[in-house]
Amino acid sequence: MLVKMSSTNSNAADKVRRKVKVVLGKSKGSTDGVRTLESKSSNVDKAHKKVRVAIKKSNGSSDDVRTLEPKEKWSTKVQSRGDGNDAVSYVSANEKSSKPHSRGRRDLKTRSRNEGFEGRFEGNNRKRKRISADPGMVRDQALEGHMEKLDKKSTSKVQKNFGRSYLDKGKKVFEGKAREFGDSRKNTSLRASRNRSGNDLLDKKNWRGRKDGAYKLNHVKENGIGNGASKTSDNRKAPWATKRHVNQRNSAVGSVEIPRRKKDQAKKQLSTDSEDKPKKSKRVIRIDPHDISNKRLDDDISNSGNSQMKKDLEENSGVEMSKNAQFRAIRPSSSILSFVEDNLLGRRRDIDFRRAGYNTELSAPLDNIPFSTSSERERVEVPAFRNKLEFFAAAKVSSSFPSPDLPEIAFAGRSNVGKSSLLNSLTRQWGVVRTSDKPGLTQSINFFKLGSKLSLVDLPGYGFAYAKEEVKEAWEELVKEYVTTRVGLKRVCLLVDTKWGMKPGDHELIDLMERSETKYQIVLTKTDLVFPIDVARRAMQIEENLKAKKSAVQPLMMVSSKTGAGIRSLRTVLSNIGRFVRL
Ligand SMILES: Nc1nc2c(ncn2[C@@H]2O[C@H](COP(=O)(O)OP(=O)(O)OP(=O)(O)O)[C@@H](O)[C@H]2O)c(=O)[nH]1
Ligand SMILES: [Mg+2]
Repeated sequence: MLVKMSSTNSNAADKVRRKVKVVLGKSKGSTDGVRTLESKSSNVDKAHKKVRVAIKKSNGSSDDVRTLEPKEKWSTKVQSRGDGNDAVSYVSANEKSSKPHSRGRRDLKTRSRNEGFEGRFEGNNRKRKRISADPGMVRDQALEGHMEKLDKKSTSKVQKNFGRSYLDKGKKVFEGKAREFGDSRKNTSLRASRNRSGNDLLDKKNWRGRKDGAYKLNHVKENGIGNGASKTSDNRKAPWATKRHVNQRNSAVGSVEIPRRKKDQAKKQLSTDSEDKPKKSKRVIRIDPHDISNKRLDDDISNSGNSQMKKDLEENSGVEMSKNAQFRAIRPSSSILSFVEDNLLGRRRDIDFRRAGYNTELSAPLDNIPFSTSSERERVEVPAFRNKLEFFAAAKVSSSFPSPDLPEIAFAGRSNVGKSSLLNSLTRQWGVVRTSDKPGLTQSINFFKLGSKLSLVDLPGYGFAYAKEEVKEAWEELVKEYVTTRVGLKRVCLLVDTKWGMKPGDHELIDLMERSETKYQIVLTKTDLVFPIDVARRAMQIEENLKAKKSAVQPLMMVSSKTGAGIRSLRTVLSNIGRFVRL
């Protein structure tokens, strides 16, 4: 705080006859600085401005009066005496500057303690320093020469306290000062402070502040953070104003809503940027013209125009269709489609079964409703299959075959196709025939009696199996011998996995049976694992292949031992064999 005082009474003051700039202040940290200063200036007024100006000489004599040389730098010290007369003393800067460590912060602190008001300068400067400080720049400058120590402390403090609230607080202090004293006084105070001995530090700080401001201004301009800094005319304000501006911008990014115009601009910018970048190639979904797997059953998939178009496409393209494409190009007949739908063949949801009135908690719920485990056999609609299923013979060689007393129905097919499972599900006697998910479990021809009128034969599978090659060959030879030579064999159910269709082993067996005139009927198994449309396609495909086969019995059957779909139909077909066979 600055007070202009005129000394009138004392001789020294008369001689000097000049306006004295007195710096009044208080130790840092005081909040009532203004009030205190006012009271002090009123004390001065009450004493009719009887101010004794004592110019201290280096020998400490207070009586000597020195003419104030304009060249000399002076600062003023006011001492409150308690009797209403404050003493204002002028202190030569030369004297102070002669003190050791006069430029150090510690020294300033000491002086602020010892000399009271002068501490205010130090405190104010520090505050201004804080306000204008940029952590990064302070850190850089901290490396410079003799300011290193000071800057290290300052940097750490600034870094700790750096933040918007801190800057706001600094701004308040700064503005408060400006309001209180006005710009002229402020400049005077700055001049006075510069004149003080040992206050090169302040100059340094101010210079540095200006330098920071200029640097920051350039930095902001270069980085395009904002134009606010460029409006600042006072360089000393620049760092503070810029910092505040930057701080506001930064905080705006995180919390404050960005104005719509700016948002739009940002969007435009983004869009132009994205134009420059190479565009991502769009994911192209190639649609197989022959693939109608996604079509529902009730779609007009047997549309002749559509199939004609596909045929033309195939002919024109001259490319042979893959087996998969050929399969997907199959148009099932309406009778097959309706059979599939009526028997709920194919992959279905439980909800579909429940809607149709089946109890999904039961095993093979589609076989018959409502079957309980205890009275399953009594409820089988075909009397032949109500009989108990009994194992009575196993053969690994043809010589071990039992005598053909009963008409036989054999179940042949590749390994793991579900032969043994089908036997169980047909008789609803789970566990009589052993099953496994490991291909090759059944390694011999197993004979089962179903009552006194029918015999069911479980054949070993062919194709892939967990067995030695020679063993597998032996099975295949045995099966071939059985189907071609067995007397009493009335029907071979050739099981084909719906998903995979017929394989070379199947065709080989068919050829054998054709030659031996053994009646065989194709049974598609595991229909629950494929979509209904694919069940129909597979049935259609196999029927087409077997059209020319004489020993093949129509119709082709479709079953699922798991859901029980198609089992009742197969039972009915097979029971007819026993009925019409004369033993
Ligand atoms: N999802 C489903 N799985 C089935 C069906 N039928 C059989 N399986 C399973 O297929 C696997 C093979 O069944 P098996 O009855 O042992 O097949 P297999 O033809 O007798 O096999 P081999 O005796 O090795 O020739 C087992 O894990 C059965 O649970 C069916 O209709 N649907
Ligand atoms: Mg088996």
